[in-house]
Amino acid sequence: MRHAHSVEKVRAAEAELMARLPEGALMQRAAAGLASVCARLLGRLYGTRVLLLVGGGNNGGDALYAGARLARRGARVTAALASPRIHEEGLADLRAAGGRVLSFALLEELLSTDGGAVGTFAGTDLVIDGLTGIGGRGALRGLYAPLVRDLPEDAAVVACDVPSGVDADTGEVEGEAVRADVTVTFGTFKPGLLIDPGASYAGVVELVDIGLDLPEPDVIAHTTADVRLPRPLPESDKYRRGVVGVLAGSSEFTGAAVLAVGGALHGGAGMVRFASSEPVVELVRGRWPEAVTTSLPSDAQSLEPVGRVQAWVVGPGLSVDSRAHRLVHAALESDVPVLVDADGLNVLAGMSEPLRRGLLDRAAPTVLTPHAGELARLLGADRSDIEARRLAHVRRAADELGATVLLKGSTTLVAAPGAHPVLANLTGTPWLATAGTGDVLSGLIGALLAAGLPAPEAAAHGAHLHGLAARLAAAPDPALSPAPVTAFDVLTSLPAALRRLPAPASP
Ligand SMILES: NC(=O)C1=CN([C@@H]2O[C@H](COP(=O)(O)OP(=O)(O)OC[C@H]3O[C@@H](n4cnc5c(N)ncnc54)[C@H](OP(=O)(O)O)[C@@H]3O)[C@@H](O)[C@H]2O)[C@@H](O)CC1
Ligand SMILES: Nc1ncnc2c1ncn2[C@@H]1O[C@H](COP(=O)(O)OP(=O)(O)O)[C@@H](O)[C@H]1O
Ligand SMILES: [K+]
Repeated sequence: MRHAHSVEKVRAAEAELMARLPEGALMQRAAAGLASVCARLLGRLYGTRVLLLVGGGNNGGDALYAGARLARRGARVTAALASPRIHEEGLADLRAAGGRVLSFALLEELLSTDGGAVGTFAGTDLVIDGLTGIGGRGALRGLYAPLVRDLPEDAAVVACDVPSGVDADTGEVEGEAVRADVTVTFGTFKPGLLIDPGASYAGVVELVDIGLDLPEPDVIAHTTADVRLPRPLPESDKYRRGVVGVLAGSSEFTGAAVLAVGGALHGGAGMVRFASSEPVVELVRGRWPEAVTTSLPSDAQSLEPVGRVQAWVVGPGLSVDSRAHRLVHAALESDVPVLVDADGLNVLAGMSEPLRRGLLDRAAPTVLTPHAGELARLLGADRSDIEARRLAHVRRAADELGATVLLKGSTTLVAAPGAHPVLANLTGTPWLATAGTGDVLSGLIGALLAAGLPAPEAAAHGAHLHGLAARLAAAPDPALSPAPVTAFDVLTSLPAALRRLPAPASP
């Protein structure tokens, strides 16, 4: 499990630890960890060319001390000083170790010439980015931005703590930021390393333990080993394993129903009940003879004919007409967990606020699974703002809507109302960005809700398996290149993803 803490919590833990340690000890721990990752990456240190990007804060200090350690082992280290104010002891240590220094004045002059610093930096094997860490705020200023633009293309880039230009708390990137191959982060992950756009700048993140004593995390990312799902027991029957009711599809959109039902079946539901209008039911029955189907007249007022379920999934391909409204109402008025997706969310977005609040004020859990566009409609917010500030928006949505909210996209986030850690999914892949994969996800999470998982876990574990299935479908052989996948490929790869989960403790 990866735990990420806000800058405020990291600073408090650092202050508490620093008070008990000799001066500079913490920075030495950080620099030693950073240098050892760099040495491992380089393999051979003697004669390799290392460029340090040094900012005016302690992040620059880490880079200087790490550079000094590499220089003492034979690397040719040059520090580019991007600020007139530099960590003095770190700079002295680098000089003492034989490192070269490109002063602020020289760098300023170099960056103002036509070719910039590109020629000077050519031949660099490794760049250590120590411009900004947890103290970075807003778009990179001064020499920082042009420096980042001029980095040598074929050098490996290791970011110190956080890629400069990425907001450690949120993953926001305003303007230029360092694209790292590896980020060496200290004490704990930072939320911005797990959430896009920041996460996509961080590369592989390596955690260096510096001995911090930390409180509850703000963001948690599960590894596959953390995903534990209920397994059928000898006394299980299809009802006890969980029955999912899927309310999906319309005359315009039939495929969504097929995919959502398939997601629920492959997600381990004991039984899937499906209800919709007759043509959709026919299609679903043809594709999934396992599903128990009910044809509902378009003016049906109740879900009673569908039978008992342990969770409802309502929305994929439902359209937003009066029938869709009735189905969303009926599901939310039930006493079992409900997942609302796609058009179900559009139905909610189209309601008056008091009506929506009343419907969502229920005793059983509710999971909403919007993408940024759907969330924008629900919150009356701007889509691009949601994409840029995913963490703030998913928290706000969970609190305002009083439901577990799974925000889809390049990093999927799950938030529950109240001050709980947000769950970030790391298995996602851009191959998932294809029509219909969201429908598979809603069926899958529905199955996990029906199996009795708490809503945030059902949503986060569903996203984890969904991403894993997409990866396996895109690249079944990791030695070969990935190929595009369809939603159906994701669906049929769910069993392979489930097989990757830890074996159950008891039969
Ligand atoms: N504390 C500890 O015990 C430990 C801390 N550790 C390390 O310290 C790091 C935190 O250090 P920090 O607090 O000095 O902040 P840091 O990230 O260097 O940034 C501040 C500098 O950046 C500048 N700056 C900011 N934004 C900017 C922008 N957009 N564009 C341009 N400049 C910008 C800002 O300039 P100013 O705003 O003052 O003009 C200032 O000069 C942490 O990430 C970890 O690496 C480890 O050694 C472990 C022990
Ligand atoms: N760039 C991306 N990287 C990773 N996953 C993505 C990306 N874009 C979309 N996804 C995932 O793909 C799925 C698309 O779902 P959705 O937008 O509901 O599509 P649809 O409605 O067509 O099924 C979601 O699980 C989402 O998280
Ligand atoms: K950095």
